[in-house]
This record gives sequence, structure tokens and C-alpha cells, in this order.
Amino acid sequence: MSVSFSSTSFAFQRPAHLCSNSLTVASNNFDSVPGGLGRLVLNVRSTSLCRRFRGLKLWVLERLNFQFQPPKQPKNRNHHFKNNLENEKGSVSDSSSILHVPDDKVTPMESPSLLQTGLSGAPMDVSRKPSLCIAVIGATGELAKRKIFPALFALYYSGFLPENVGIFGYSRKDITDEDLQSIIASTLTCRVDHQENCDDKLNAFLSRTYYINGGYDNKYGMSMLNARMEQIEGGSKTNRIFYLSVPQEALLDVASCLASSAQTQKGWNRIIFEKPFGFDALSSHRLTQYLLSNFQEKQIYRIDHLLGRNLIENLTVLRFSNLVFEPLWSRTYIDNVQVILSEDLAVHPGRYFSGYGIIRDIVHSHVLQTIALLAMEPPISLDGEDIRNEKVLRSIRKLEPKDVILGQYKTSGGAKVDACLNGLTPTYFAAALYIDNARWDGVPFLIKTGLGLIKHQMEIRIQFRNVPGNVYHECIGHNMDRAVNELILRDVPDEAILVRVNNKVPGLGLQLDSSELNLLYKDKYNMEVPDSYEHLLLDVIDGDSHLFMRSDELAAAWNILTPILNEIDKDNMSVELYEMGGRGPVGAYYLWAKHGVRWVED
Ligand SMILES: NC(=O)C1=CN([C@@H]2O[C@H](COP(=O)(O)OP(=O)(O)OC[C@H]3O[C@@H](n4cnc5c(N)ncnc54)[C@H](OP(=O)(O)O)[C@@H]3O)[C@@H](O)[C@H]2O)C=CC1
Ligand SMILES: O=C1O[C@H](COP(=O)(O)O)[C@@H](O)[C@H](O)[C@H]1O
Repeated sequence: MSVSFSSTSFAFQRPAHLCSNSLTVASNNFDSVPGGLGRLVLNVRSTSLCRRFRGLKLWVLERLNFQFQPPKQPKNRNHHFKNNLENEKGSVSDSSSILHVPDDKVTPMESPSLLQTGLSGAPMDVSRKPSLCIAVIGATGELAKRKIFPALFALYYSGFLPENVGIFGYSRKDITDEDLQSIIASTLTCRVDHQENCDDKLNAFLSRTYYINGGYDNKYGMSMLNARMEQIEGGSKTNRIFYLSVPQEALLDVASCLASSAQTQKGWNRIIFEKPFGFDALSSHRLTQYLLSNFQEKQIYRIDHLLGRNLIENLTVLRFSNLVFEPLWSRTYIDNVQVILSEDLAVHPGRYFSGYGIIRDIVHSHVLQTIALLAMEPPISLDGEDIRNEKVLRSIRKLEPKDVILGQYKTSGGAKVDACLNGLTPTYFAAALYIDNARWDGVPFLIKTGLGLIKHQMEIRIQFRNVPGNVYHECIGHNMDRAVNELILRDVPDEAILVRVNNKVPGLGLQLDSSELNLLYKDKYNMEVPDSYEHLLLDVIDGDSHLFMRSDELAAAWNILTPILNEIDKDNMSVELYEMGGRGPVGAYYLWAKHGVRWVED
């Protein structure tokens, strides 16, 4: 059994063990299995552990379909099962049908000749029709090759996708199923921590991968995709995910053709959209209106892969599951918050960055979502909508030029603008941002993000106020700043959670030191960290939307940035050139000082 509860920890390893073991104890009534699968799953709403089980349901239910009849009217359905059973109005449904038993289900007992051995070593029926199909539109593109297919395979390998999942690639290139399979194969690897049956799993995954040449008429192309999916689904009730990984110019056409010609009527359809989410408030609004005229909000998943990091989930886990943090989470105890996301690399040629710049690329979704999740009000549950309802984007004050520093890295040739950049497109952004609500009034949220900087760094620092009337002030010395408590959530370099505290230096006398309590992930957890695309794809499969921007969040985020974007358009903002590989514009240091914060550089 790989789910172990001890007094201090709970560990989760491979789902295969969990599920195969669970099958021996689960009954066909999920609500009434004490201590068994039913209890683990049904406690999802109330424990953070259970977040780790999202995605398992597909795996488990795939297997349950062989052996159990699901309850006709489950009572007390938890978040997951609610999602699974609810139906939406109209033909386009977002209700997962994974609890249903396919009408044409063939049990292993009935058809022994169809048996093969699955991941868990248990028999599986490979002829069974898929309960989930995933189509990657833009399958021959860079993102699909580099990230999406590898993430899908990793999920498949680890048992988070149904064995009989259907994977479809779509683009305009005239290639075959085999061509796509060999393109994908060239980027697939098995995880270093479990390489069992790797070749078998690779082959199984590739054998479920099909290519559709959509040609230059997406309407026709999408109906071909639909026909191919139906053929593979064989009339069974199957849910579909469409990952739109196409250039922005193609997005509207692809989305509308997909909406009218490729959605299933027999299960739910979810659509993943890649960044950028519009160019400005107006274009984004138009795009949103267009999407909402084709899809329901709950079908839309706007993906920003940087939000799939542990760091982001830890923002809420640390706060809401630790009494030592939650009561401190306000202006009463927090002095300032720093969000740092720096890259040491320059812009990747060919990316949409040029012309868009760092504000649209990184600040609009990643940085503002990070702040929104950090500063949110307590949600009533971990349900995606409950979390999205509590993000405070609409309370964030619009940015003013006086609180923003922009920069662009110099080329190696001196002060000339990089050929990859369109004019003075900012590659660096620093700002002091305020949230006008009771919790955060007056607390500066300092942002620093840029390309071509001294190091790759991604961290959030929460600095607490000085201890009022600190009786140790004489032992600390004049620089009280050095004695502030800090909570640091670091993703790069070396994922870690650190808490800076004051302690006594050993020896006689009373000298204080500021030290870091250090939870270094690689020391504590000896495992390969899944890529953030895996995390987010699993969220889409589970219908968990909390890390994806809803349309109203998108609009609120543009609202915060529009005054700056307008000033840039009018050439009213200066863009400071900085050395590639340096610390960025010096103006940022003055900005922190103006907001009463000493920037921590290490
Ligand atoms: N690459 C990255 O790291 C990131 C990318 N993104 C976003 O992801 C999306 C894809 O990026 P990327 O893979 O780099 O882009 P590419 O240009 O490498 O690939 C685009 C894909 O879309 C297909 N395509 C282009 N036009 C159409 C069309 N009219 N109808 C159907 N398919 C079409 C292309 O194939 P064909 O020409 O044969 O049709 C190709 O498969 C973009 O929106 C980008 O902004 C976001 C974050 C990071
Ligand atoms: O989404 C983006 O992320 C990358 C950084 O991603 P990483 O996984 O390589 O850390 C960033 O370079 C790019 O500009 C942005 O669009």
C-alpha cells in the first residue's frame, strides 16, 4: 500500500499500488467504505492530502468499471464525484462521465482472450474504448513536442491517464500517424525514479496516438478530427480535451471550427488555451467574448505553465494548513511581499515575446496570479470556483508609472536594441503594487521580473514586521531590518521553503543571529518532480480550475496593467537599458527604497 498515514507524514507514491490495493477493499458504495477507497476520496474537500488524489479517479474508475457497479445515486458526493455526475444543459457537457459503466463494457471474465497485463500487473482489456480522448491542435509545433506530449506520456506512464486513452495530434502538415509517433517518440523519456516497463508503456502510448492533417480549412479539418475520434471511441461515452497550441493568428478560426465540428455530444469537452491571452484589455475582451460565444466558461482552461509549480500550491497550503502562518497573513504582521522571477537567458528567437514584452508575457498572468493566490481571502473549499472567487485581483490598485521601472537588456554589441525585440519592448519590469482591501491596505507587493539577468531565480519572500518593543533590540544592533522574520518560498534555484528567525549564537553572552530554517525539497523528497504541464493537464482532466484564469480574472488583470501599457504606447515611459547578465536597472533599487523596503540580494 503506498498511501501511508503516520503521526507526522503522509506519503503518496505510485497510484498503481494505491489503486490495486484499494480495489481489494472498496465496495460498490463509495460512501460506506470505512477506511477504504471511499473514505480516502470522499474526504477530499477537507484535507489537503487529497489534492494529490486528483487524477487518480480516472485510473481507479477505469478499473472499477471491470469489477463494480457504481452506485446509482451516490449520496454525499464529494467535489470530484459531483463533477463526474453533473450534467449541463445543452449538448455540450462539462460533466465527467467517468463514473458511468460503458454500455458495451466487456468484463475480463466475459472475454478472457482480450486480456493483457496493465501497469499494475492486473489484467486489462486493451480493446475497451477510451473514456478520455485528448487532441493536441498544433501537434507538430515546438510546445507540443517539447512539453505537451512528454507531459501526456508522463501522466500515462504514471497511471494518471486511462490505459485506453486516445491521443490525437492535429496540424496542417501532411504526415501520417507513424510520422507523428516518431516525432513524439524522439522526445519521450521515462522518469528516472521508475523505469519499469518503459518500452512497453512508450509503445502502448504511441499505439494510441493518431494524426489528423487538418489541411487549410479548419472546418473540414475539425470534422475529420471528430470522425477519427468517433471511430476510435467506437460509440462509447467519451470525454474530450482539446489543447490549442497554435499561433495566435490561428486561434479564433481553430476555436470556432472546433466548437462547431469537433465536440462530443456524449461526454464533456474541455478546451485548453495557451498564452498570450490577448494583447491588451480590448483585444482580450474581444477574444473572451468570442470564446464565450463558442464555449461555456467552465469548459475554458487558460494555461500558464508557471502556475503549475509546487511553489504556487504551497502559497495556499502553507497558509491554510498551518496555524503558525494563517493568523499572521495580513497587514497587521506582514510588512511587504516580494515576487521575483528572473531569467538569465535572452528572448528565445521566434517566440511571440517580441512586441508583447514582459508585462504581457509574465506579469499579466504569472505574477498577478501569484499575488492573487497569495493575497486571497480564505476560500470555503478547495473547489476551483471557490478559490477563483476569493482571488483579490479586482482589489489591486491600477499601476501608476511612478511605481514602475522598465528595462531592456543590451545586446552584446552595446546599447543597440536586440534584433529579437521590437523596439523598446521591455524585458524587465519592477513595480510596487498595492491591494486596496482591509487585509492588505498599505502593504507593498514588490515585483521584479526580467530576462537576461544575473541568475535564474523564482521566489516569493514575505517579510514580517519588526517585533513591537523588541526587548532584544540591543542585541540585534542598529539594523533592525536584518532581524525581520521572513517566509521564503523558492522554486529556482533549488526548491525550498525557508523561514528566517532570530536565534541565540552559542556561547557566553547574548548575541543574536538571523538564521534560516531550511526545508530543501531535494534533501527531503527523493523524487523526480513532475513537470508543471503534467500538474496542469491533470487539473484539466479533473476539472480543477483553480490555477487557470477565469474570464473575469483576465479582465481584472488587464485593468491593473492598462495604465502602464497606455503610457508605453504613448512613449511616456522610459525603458532603461541594462547589461546582459547584470542585476537590471538601478531604478528598481530606488523604487524599493521609496516604498520602504530593502531589497534582498544574495
Ligand atoms: N513554445 C513555448 O514555449 C510556448 C508557447 N506558447 C504558446 O503556445 C502556442 C504554440 O506555440 P509553439 O508550439 O511554440 O508554436 P509553433 O509555431 O512551433 O507551432 C504551432 C503549431 O500550430 C500549427 N498551426 C499553425 N497554424 C495553424 C492553423 N491555422 N490551423 C491549425 N494548426 C495550425 C502548426 O503546424 P502547421 O503549420 O503544420 O499547421 C504547429 O503544429 C502559441 O500560442 C504560443 O504563444 C506559450 C508559452 C510557451
Ligand atoms: O511562459 C513562459 O515561461 C518561460 C519560462 O518557462 P520555464 O519552464 O523554461 O522556466 C519564459 O521564458 C517565457 O517567456 C514565458 O512565456
